[in-house]
Amino acid sequence: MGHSAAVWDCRAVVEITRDWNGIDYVTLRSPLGASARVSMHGGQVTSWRNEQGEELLFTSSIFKPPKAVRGGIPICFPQFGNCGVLEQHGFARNKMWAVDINPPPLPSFDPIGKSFIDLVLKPSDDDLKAWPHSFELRLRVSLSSNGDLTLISRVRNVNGKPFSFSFAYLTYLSVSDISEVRIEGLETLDFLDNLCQRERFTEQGMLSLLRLSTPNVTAVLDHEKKRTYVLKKQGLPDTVVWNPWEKKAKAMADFGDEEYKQMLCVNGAAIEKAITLKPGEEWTGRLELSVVPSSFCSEHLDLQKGVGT
Ligand SMILES: O=P(O)(O)OC[C@H]1O[C@@H](O)[C@H](O)[C@@H](O)[C@@H]1O
Repeated sequence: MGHSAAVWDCRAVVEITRDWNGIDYVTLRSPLGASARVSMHGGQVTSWRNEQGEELLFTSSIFKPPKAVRGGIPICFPQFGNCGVLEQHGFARNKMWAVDINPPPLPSFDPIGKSFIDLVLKPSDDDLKAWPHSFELRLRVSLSSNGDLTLISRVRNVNGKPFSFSFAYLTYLSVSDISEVRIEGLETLDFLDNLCQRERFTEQGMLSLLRLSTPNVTAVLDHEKKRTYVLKKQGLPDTVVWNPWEKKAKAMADFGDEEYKQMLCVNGAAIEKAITLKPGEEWTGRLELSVVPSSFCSEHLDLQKGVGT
């Protein structure tokens, strides 16, 4: 991987760059100037910009290496939160991933007009000591010509025995002011209060919530920016909504005291029921992010519809 290798596809471009930390990043560009950046550290999308160059994902101004940057889209695997023996949200987000030069075919993906990259994570000996299940975790990050961002993850069991896991895309959306934001599509669903004892509730209005069996489309309306994020998911039955709010923001070392106002995490996730794979089986989870002017919502959004191909 050189300083800046480029692969041209006439309309879209993929560049691989090494930063001052020695970490490789892949930048995807659309012909009209949208872009996305993926880090080998965690397979984490760290930037997604629209055609005007505006950043659509939140990242904290405080970076505490060797931890990955707080923000973007960290991947939680094979555990979500602290409900298991592993570190919080599993080890995948803290590992170095590799570019997958020759990934297995992904039949549901139409490559035309898209700029995309495949990454892969395979367990190290230490990972296998902590979680003794051989797996291959693949991630395809794709930027379409209209600037939509799609993440497709595949987990394959290359173990002799079945195993179970949880998964989440911890999606840090950048918002103008958290008090100006509304979420559509999650209003009347059961949730587990993820900060407390994970009991099942049917109330509304908290800020660390695991929503169960959510519709495949969620809309996040930013009134001040007059823009709406549309999140479409597949294979990810649950949604977590998270904002640390004032007190927790102050307690987090890699987060500014006031930064909670500029972010909202809305995660496509598979948490309540763990996914179980038999030897040789593969699971796919997909998240598609787009931005539309707020006037477009919500009557035009079909909140039951899933992702296309
Ligand atoms: O600080 P971390 O490990 O990156 O986790 C961020 C947050 O992720 C959220 O999804 C959880 O609901 C929170 O409880 C958690 O604090």
